[in-house]
Amino acid sequence: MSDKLRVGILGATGMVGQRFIALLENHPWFEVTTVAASPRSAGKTYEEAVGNRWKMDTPIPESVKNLVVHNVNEVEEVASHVDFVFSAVDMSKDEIKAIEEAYAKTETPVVSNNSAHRWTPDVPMIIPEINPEATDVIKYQKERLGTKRGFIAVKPNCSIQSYTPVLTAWKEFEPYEVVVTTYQAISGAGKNFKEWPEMVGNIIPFIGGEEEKSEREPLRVWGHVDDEKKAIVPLGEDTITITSQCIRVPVLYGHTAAVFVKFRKNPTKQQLIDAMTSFSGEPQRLQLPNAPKQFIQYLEEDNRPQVTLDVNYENGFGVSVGRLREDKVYDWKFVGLSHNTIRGAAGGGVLCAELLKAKGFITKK
Ligand SMILES: N[C@@H](CC=O)C(=O)O
Repeated sequence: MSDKLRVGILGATGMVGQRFIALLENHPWFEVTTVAASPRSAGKTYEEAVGNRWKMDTPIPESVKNLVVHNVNEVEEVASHVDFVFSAVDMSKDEIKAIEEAYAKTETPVVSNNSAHRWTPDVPMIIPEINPEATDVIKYQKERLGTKRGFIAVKPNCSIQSYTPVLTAWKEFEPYEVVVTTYQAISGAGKNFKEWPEMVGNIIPFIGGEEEKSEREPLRVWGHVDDEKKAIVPLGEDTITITSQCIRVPVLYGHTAAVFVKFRKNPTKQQLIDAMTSFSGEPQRLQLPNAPKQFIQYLEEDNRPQVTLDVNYENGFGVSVGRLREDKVYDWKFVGLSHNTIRGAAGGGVLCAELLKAKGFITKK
């Protein structure tokens, strides 16, 4: 019998579910043993259920294609086969909240890509390099849920990953006002060009709920665990304010962000570059399987980062930055790029689970 932890994928047939399955092929610690999706997919093999909607560059892993899909609503049954689950279910926010809690209450840790629990006060929202200590709130969540090993952890929205790590690396220079415009790939909406032909040669200046997430979620990532409140308290807007516009662009993978920043201190360009390129955290220290060796790269060429050249930097787990220059209204401006379905979605979830395993929160049942 394998020593690997048995993993279930909830919402296994969707784009993020597929990405989880592709990323976990040959994972040294985790093995996908159970796939679950909506009742209409239940009872089919995974290959039949996905049909011609498989969107990854690599084929469906042999170890997964013949797994019989479970009904995701049969919580006890699915949970009985796994040590923990990744959640990418596609339901209403209230349904997601309820089903993720139901899994946690079966003593099954849930690592979620969904936004439903991102503001639940005792649920950690983790970017492993930035706030690994957010796991300290899990004990309070378990107290509330009445569990011993079951809990929910989430990762933040894909849109914030191209600039939040950079602003974190610059913390010592005290950034306090940020204007960001994101240029978001269509895969962020779970679609490709065949499914969304209107996006060919087009731009849509609206992504529902995205600007609020882009402005608020970094503050929760930068928050702290308050032991009296048994909750994560977000950083206040008096420390840093972010305003954003989020735009859908005709790109398949890769969210780009154009960012303007004001600082309380007065960094030089070289100090900003050094702070970015030397920035690392627990994933690097613990040598987690998917930790990028260098989290943030700085590209000197004026025409970088480019989606086609740079989106797969560090296997899609790294952030590429370029065009750092002084600004006449703000202090500095730059362009950041990250892979929205790897670092920004399933990959961010896998790295989070690796951190949780390394810290002893996810174990064999
Ligand atoms: N909501 C985002 C996806 C991020 O998780 C998008 O639409 O691009």
